[in-house]
Amino acid sequence: MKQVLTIAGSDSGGGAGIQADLKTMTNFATYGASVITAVTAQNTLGVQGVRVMSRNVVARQLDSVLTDLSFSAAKTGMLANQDIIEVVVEKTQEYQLKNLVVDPVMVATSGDVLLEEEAISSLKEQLIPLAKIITPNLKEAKVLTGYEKEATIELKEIAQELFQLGPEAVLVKGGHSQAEQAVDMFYDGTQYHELSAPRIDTNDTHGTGCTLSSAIASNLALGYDLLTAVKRSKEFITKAIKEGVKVGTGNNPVNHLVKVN
Ligand SMILES: Nc1ncnc2c1ncn2[C@@H]1O[C@H](COP(=O)(O)OP(=O)(O)O)[C@@H](O)[C@H]1O
Ligand SMILES: Cc1ncc(COP(=O)(O)OP(=O)(O)O)c(N)n1
Repeated sequence: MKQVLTIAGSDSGGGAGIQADLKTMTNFATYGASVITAVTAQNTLGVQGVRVMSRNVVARQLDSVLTDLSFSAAKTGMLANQDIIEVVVEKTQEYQLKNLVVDPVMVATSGDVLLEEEAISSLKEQLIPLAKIITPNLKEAKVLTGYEKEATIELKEIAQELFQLGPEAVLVKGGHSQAEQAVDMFYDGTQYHELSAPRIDTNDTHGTGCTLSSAIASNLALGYDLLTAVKRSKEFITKAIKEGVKVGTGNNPVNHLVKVN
């Protein structure tokens, strides 16, 4: 079985973070392992508390899994601070982690901060250049590029600017725009590809970004090329949002168990 690693924060509510990642990896019939960067007390209403792991604890988890298991792909989610980004960079290089999907998680949809502002330069300058693909949402893309314009017709320009940071490819997610279609833009330095799906009228989108990036990592591990992995993951997340699960009283999570062909 292909092995996939998630390096991310725990969401006690089970909709985002490590829990969303492992469920998604399992659904794609890959073996998911995890390195926990932070424990969040979280539910469908928001984040009630956060305890960030020390650099040393993250390093030990990385050493444990990377000296024993064999990963075909990995993803990063909530990295919390500069110390953790630095240790992830160090270990990615030391163990030559391949097919690294970087989801540059900064702020939860609930408004809770998941990455210290001082860490953004390390994310841009050290981690993103190691990525096979980065998957920022529009807000994260704007922070990473300083891009001010709101219109999603600028998605190609934003993708091009993000590509200059050094990943092999970029997927800018348009989930938070007001447009009728949920449009994401893929760019790998050669080709643009617009991925579009009808916007589903729901607030139950907790964990969409985590789930999408884990699906991409799983599909890369399964041997799909990058664009095919992204297309399969877009199909998956669209269905997962459509069939979202009502488990709490706030913004509920997507359904990680839906199947795509
Ligand atoms: N209401 C929606 N209807 C359909 N697709 C959506 C909706 N909201 C988000 N998406 C899709 O879910 C994926 C994750 O996007 P987004 O929610 O922007 O990420 P994040 O969770 O990182 O903020 C993207 O493919 C986006 O287009
Ligand atoms: C522990 C943890 N990691 C990441 C997120 C953010 O999840 P994401 O899928 O980007 O989207 P929202 O759930 O915020 O819409 C999180 N909430 N918790």
